[in-house]
Amino acid sequence: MTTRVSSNNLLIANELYDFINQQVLPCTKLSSQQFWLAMSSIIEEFSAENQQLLETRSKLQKQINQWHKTNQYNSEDLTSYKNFLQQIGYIETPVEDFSITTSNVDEELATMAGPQLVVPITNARFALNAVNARWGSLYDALYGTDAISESNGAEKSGSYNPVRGQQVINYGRDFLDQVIPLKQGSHHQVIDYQVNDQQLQITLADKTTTQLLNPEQWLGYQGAASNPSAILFEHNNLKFELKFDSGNEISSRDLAGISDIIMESALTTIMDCEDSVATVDAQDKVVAYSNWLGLIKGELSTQVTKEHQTFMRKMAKDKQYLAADNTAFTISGRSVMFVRNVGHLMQNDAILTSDNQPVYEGLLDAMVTSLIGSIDVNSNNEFKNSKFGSIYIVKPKMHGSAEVAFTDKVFTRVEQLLGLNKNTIKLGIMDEERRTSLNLKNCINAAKDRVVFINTGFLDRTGDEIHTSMLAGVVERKNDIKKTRWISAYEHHNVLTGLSCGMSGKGQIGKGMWAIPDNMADMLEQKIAHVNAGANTAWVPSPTAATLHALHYHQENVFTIQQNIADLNTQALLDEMLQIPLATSTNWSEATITQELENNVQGILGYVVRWINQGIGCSKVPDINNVGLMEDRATLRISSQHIANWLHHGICQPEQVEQVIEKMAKIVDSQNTGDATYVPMVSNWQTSMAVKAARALIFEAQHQPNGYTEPLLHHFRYQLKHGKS
Ligand SMILES: CC(=O)SCCNC(=O)CCNC(=O)[C@H](O)C(C)(C)COP(=O)(O)OP(=O)(O)OC[C@H]1O[C@@H](n2cnc3c(N)ncnc32)[C@H](O)[C@@H]1OP(=O)(O)O
Ligand SMILES: O=CC(=O)O
Ligand SMILES: [Mg+2]
Repeated sequence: MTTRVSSNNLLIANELYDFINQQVLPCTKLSSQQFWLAMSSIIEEFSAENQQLLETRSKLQKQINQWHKTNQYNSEDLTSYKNFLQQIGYIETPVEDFSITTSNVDEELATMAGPQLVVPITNARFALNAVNARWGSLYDALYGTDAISESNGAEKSGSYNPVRGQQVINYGRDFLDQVIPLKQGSHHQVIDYQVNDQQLQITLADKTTTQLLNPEQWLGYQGAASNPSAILFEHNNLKFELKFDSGNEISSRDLAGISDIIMESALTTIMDCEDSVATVDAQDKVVAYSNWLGLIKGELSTQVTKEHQTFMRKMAKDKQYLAADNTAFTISGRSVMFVRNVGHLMQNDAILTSDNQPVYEGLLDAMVTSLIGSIDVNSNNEFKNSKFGSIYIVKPKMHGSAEVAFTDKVFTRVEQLLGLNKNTIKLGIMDEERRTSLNLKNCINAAKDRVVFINTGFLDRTGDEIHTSMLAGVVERKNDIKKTRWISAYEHHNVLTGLSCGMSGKGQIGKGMWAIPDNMADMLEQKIAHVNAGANTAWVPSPTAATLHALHYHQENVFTIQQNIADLNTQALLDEMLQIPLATSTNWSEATITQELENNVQGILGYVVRWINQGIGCSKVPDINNVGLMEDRATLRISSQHIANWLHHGICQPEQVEQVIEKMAKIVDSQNTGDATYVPMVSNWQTSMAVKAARALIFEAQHQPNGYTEPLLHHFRYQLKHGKS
């Protein structure tokens, strides 16, 4: 039973009330009385409109379903379909051309291009790693992943393998030749780097001395000039550091004594309160908010035990160097943080209204994450997040411009109530719902004074694509949907729209997640496409992936690419985006159908069982080919909607799906035997809340609002925790 405090017509769970009063408010200028009155005002002023927006979503979905029942969708002639979507307001009339006017944006978002890391905020160990992932070891990232092949004696053996090590060193030297070429010779031949007479002097094996071809790329050093412990360079506005740790096994084998190349990696990080976490009640919300508080104050720390060593992980300090003329300078040691709030859909009983209704969680997040963010705005501590006094909030899962306008209004009011200047809160818009993609220009316009990124969340977007057009016909197999026409049009349209709204140099045009966390070789090969497409950031699942993806921003200069994208005409892409990913042939063999179901069900069970039983919101789950995939609520949305589509159109039958669930539950249980806290499904079949949740997520998927997974996930996890929903 949650105990509650009554304040300003709200019933606030004690955990939340105490956390805000005792830990947050003392760091601000607000009193408890002021804050809870403000919270009450936000809930009072915006709940009805929030509700109304959700009703519009479901009304539009009903109209679309009805249209598909009475009309044949024709991909060759979209006229009547498009007219219908315009008539019901699903496609909006585009606003006049405009440019965004967002100001006070940190350079990491506006004028720099590099990886964006996403991390579940509830996991302090990961969150600390993420904020510190501004800098990452290239050598570790290459040595420890499949970025370098294990063939020809280069295996990752237990101890250091010098054959593999040499390949890492060679890779590093190739990188140096590419980004900081020498006037003469190659970095492969260098035996010494040192500072001499205010210059970086580089000596080759034949004892000739040389310099960088572009000496201004050398920024500074640490240690003694004649024997630096680190040297700092810059290329494409990204920095990296050569490290010289003497006595280290790597440096002792290296011609120039280099022990590592430390790359500027995750320029920005999204601390995620949304799809990668399981926060169903006040207790969970307080974990999320207190980590955000710790990160904003620079005080978060956690004990980590790794390889038989225990240490405290803390936030990295800024990095100090000496410039050529021996003046000291400092550069940031940490990623600039966004916090991703939840969308408009969910309610949470961390606070109840006077008539016992759980409040909209998005309103709660807006107030609390901004309140905590305001500590950064008003402070000048060494861990300051935004040098420009901005609070960066990502708002996911908005449908169309009215919902963005609503967010903008809420943020404006939050600013007033917290005593912040207008537009202090910057908005990252996830372009991840079909109604937002089709009306992206209007969406950006609705927040043009505060928008700071548009990001293609292609995973949610795929789920929405399937759900919205559920009745149009049978969709392609899950992996084949990635090859269909709408998705490339959507990705391209996002970049062009962002550029045409003047986002270049003012904010981020972002691309989606690399969802195969262990496949770094593939990522290195494929994710350059994001840079080539004109996106100045793209999501990565881990710090290691951030370091490797940073290489792409050295390979190409995104801002030059953006300038060279001349044709900003988005009109033709709108029709392409309306190409529903329907299967061209449904003549699949039984084996193919079974394989598709097994793959989807394995992903669903592998993710849901940890979510429901252990409260883990993001997991690496093997697919049926044993490739570990990042699963979160968005990937779950795709898998569940996909099965729902095939069930609805009779490609598979409920009994068949039930059999697949039983079969895959055994496999998922066996995959988790190494986890002592894992609760198996098969041996608890009748009672397992995870099994109930997974079955509901499949068989009730078609009727979930916009195909979202969080209502059912929350329902079953809450039941498990509290014995009721
Ligand atoms: C559609 C969307 O919304 S995408 C956005 C949501 N997705 C995310 O946020 C992805 C976050 N990523 C993760 O949670 C994890 O990387 C997973 C679950 C995908 C894979 O995890 P695993 O490979 O099993 O990681 P594992 O537990 O082995 O951890 C490996 C190390 O990497 C670190 N790490 C992994 N992911 C992250 C991350 N996102 N941020 C910071 N550190 C991370 C861990 O801290 C750990 O290092 P440590 O031992 O020094 O603490
Ligand atoms: O939030 C990201 C997505 O792909 O969905
Ligand atoms: Mg998403």
